[in-house]
Amino acid sequence: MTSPRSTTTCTARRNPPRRAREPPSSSSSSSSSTVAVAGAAAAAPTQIAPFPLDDLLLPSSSSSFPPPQPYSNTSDASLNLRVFLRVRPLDAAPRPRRNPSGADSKLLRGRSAPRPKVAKGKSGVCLIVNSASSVTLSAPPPLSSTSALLDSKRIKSEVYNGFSFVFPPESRQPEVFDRVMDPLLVDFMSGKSSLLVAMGPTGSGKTHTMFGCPRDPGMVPLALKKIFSYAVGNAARTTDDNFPRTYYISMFEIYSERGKGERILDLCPDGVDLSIHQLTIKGLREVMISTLAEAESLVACGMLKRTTAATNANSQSSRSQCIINIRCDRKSLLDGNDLSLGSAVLTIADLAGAEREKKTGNQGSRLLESNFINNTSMVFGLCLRSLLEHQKNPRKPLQKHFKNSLLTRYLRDYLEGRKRMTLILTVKPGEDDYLDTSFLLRKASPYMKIKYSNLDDFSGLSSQKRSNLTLICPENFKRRKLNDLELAVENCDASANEDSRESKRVDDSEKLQEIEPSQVLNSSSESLATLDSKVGHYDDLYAQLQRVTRNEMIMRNFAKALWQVLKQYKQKLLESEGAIEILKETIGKKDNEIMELQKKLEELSSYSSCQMPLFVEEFSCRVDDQSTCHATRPQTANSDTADSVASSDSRWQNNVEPIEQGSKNVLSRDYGGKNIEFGESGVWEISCPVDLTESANDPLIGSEETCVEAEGVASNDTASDLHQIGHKEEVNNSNTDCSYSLVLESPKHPAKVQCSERLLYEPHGYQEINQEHNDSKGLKSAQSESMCNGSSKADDDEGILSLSGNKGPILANDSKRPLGSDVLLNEDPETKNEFQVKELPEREKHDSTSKPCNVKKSKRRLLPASTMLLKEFTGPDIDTDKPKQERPKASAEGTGRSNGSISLIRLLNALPK
Ligand SMILES: Nc1ncnc2c1ncn2[C@@H]1O[C@H](COP(=O)(O)OP(=O)(O)OP(=O)(O)O)[C@@H](O)[C@H]1O
Repeated sequence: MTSPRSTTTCTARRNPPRRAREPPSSSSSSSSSTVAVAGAAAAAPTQIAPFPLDDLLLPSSSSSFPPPQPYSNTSDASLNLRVFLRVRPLDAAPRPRRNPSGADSKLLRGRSAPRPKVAKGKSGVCLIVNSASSVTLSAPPPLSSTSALLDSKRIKSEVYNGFSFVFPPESRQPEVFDRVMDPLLVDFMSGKSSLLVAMGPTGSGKTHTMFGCPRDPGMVPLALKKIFSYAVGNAARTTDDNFPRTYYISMFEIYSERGKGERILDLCPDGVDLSIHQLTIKGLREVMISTLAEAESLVACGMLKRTTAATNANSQSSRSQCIINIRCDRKSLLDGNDLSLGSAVLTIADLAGAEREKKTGNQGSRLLESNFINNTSMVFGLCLRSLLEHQKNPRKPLQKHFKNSLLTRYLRDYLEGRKRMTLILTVKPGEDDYLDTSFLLRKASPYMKIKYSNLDDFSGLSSQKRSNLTLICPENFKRRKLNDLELAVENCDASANEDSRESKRVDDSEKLQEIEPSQVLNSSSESLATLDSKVGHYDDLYAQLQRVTRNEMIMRNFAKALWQVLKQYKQKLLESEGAIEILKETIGKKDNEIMELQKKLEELSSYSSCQMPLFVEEFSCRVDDQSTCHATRPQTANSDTADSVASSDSRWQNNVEPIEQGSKNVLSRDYGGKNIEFGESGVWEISCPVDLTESANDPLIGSEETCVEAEGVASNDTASDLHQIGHKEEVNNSNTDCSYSLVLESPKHPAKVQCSERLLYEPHGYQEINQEHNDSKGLKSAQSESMCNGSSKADDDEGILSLSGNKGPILANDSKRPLGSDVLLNEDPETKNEFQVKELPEREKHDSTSKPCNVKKSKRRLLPASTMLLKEFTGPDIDTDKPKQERPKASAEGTGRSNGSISLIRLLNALPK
């Protein structure tokens, strides 16, 4: 039985349709069966030609293995890819009534879908079988005259020739088996691997052809039946060779669940989801089968597990690409050793049919499955097309379309022409199926031109063997043993010992003598297969090496960049460390300076610890009968100096008169017609020229007394350490307050001590104050030189301000400077109302007999002028040094002014004008 000669021609004819080309002449002589092609096919293309099915049907060949008639025995057909075409009966696939969309349709896995009722379709067909290798596809007639006019230029009929065989609708499964599967089985049993793929639109009968049903088994069950019947027959006939065979079956499907990429599911019982890694499927179970019942049961389980669902086009549509592998492992019993002679794998792929959304009515998840199915079919076709174009024009590279789907990755060897494959196309002949059928025939018919001229059957075997190695579980893999001949070849290549080589040659020759020529041939083919496997392995290693090299380059570049960054950071770190060192040195120097200063301070502190306290104990001030305010110095002032200064200060000249009371200099000042005489003590009285007589109206609304001792002034500072650097008497622009203060400073310390009193007046009161100031305009300065002792000089240099209480001179500096040294009251050139007290420069030793240590240290606060005045008026009973909280609260009318000020004002008001 030979297949018809392939004439891979596909012609498209325009209206009016011409007569389809006669099938090739070889078809008439190709088979023992007579294919009576309807000669009127062209004349009546819409009718299916009567097909003498009985002639095509072979005698029941499944019961006994037919004589080997592999495709390789044929001359021309063996060179080309065999493409069969099977036409499904028109009414074989009734369609469901309702639309099983993704929402309401149920994914059927492990269940049989409800069989829809038979729907009576149109009687028209679009495909007729011309011959055993030719069909004519005719477009259905237009539905309306308009569309008929539009479609007048359309292709009306197409003739497709060159199929290996065309199975008409009436063809039965055994016939298909005999023509398609049987030759593959022959090759398989002789140790060659092959692939059978069913392609076609949905519902065209792919699954029916491959698996069939219990009443009408398909290719797989028939193949298994034949395999085991052959094995049983051989066993009954006392095995004709020494290569008992062991069969294994593995099944899996590639599916896509809700469009989440492709997945692989092992269809064997207890099979789980698998993963593909570097073109190999990991963990795929391979079940050894020893009987037909086991094999059928296993396949049935797999089919129940397969993903199916109902669509408009098929009530039990396959939603996955199903692949079943039947592996035959041959073993040699030579010398009693259980030696494997290699394996052949028969792979059967039932692809999910291409779908059109309009026809299937799929929605939701069904639609996503359709996309996956169509995509896989497209990639599969692209691979074959690329192979064809590459064969036509070798300069065209073979595209790597196989990478785009798991199915094509798995079948790469077949799709790149290294292994032989067989296609069986299934189509539906109905008019409604015209588009699907036309699409399939147009796409797939060119595949017939794919040639296997360079096909090496043994390499194919070895490649399949390599693939099998990846399929088999590790435990199965361990069972495999190296062939003796392979070991011998390897040892021959590797051994340098001639003696051992000779001995091995003797052994090999002995073995070869024992082995029959067919066995030797098979063994040699196994060796070549092993070598081919190694070459493939080296290819993989080379690819891995390239990847590793590229990764190494990337890591090197990354390391270089990282090194540069680290170097920069190191440099910055060094710079920072240098800066830190410099700062440390600077800090050390500063610390030393601080230490030296502290030492000096300690020395000074220890030196001045026994000196007199700094400030005046009390401010002596009294008002005499003439209501004159006097300020006195305990020592006799230099009248010359006083005169000279007073002459430059018209105000003091006019209003302040030094009063000679014995040895005392008394300074009086007129406050609004009242003379206030400052007492005996050495006092620098600086008062605000406020018209206190007008205070009956009580313009004074408040006062603030402040006496701040700055931190830098130590309690043991002596007067010689302090300078009065200013006395301020000022009226600010708001004309509502008047303040005056004494400002002292020590040359040793930058801090200042300031005592001040601030009086706040109402605007009414200010008017008079302002007037008073206007009257006193021109007052420049006053010098109390007249109140100082004669040793002082009226110099503008710095001096020491000494203040004394009413108990006499209590303040002495270095005991050489006279108390109450010369000071100069100068008007600040910028602020006319501001007076400065400057000490005369001469620092004469004070030879006073005063004993500073006798002075109490408790009263160091410089008393405000008002308090001092009040003290003078009221006597020592008023203790202004009491803490504020101990003092009686100010009266309601005081509104916050100090007790001293209020009392003073009251007192002054009580004075007779
Ligand atoms: N040659 C045939 N003879 C009788 N019945 C057939 C034939 N081909 C197909 N059928 C019937 O048509 C229906 C659909 O067939 P099948 O399921 O095999 O199509 P399919 O191509 O596998 O579809 P899908 O790709 O959707 O899985 C089935 O009920 C099947 O029994």
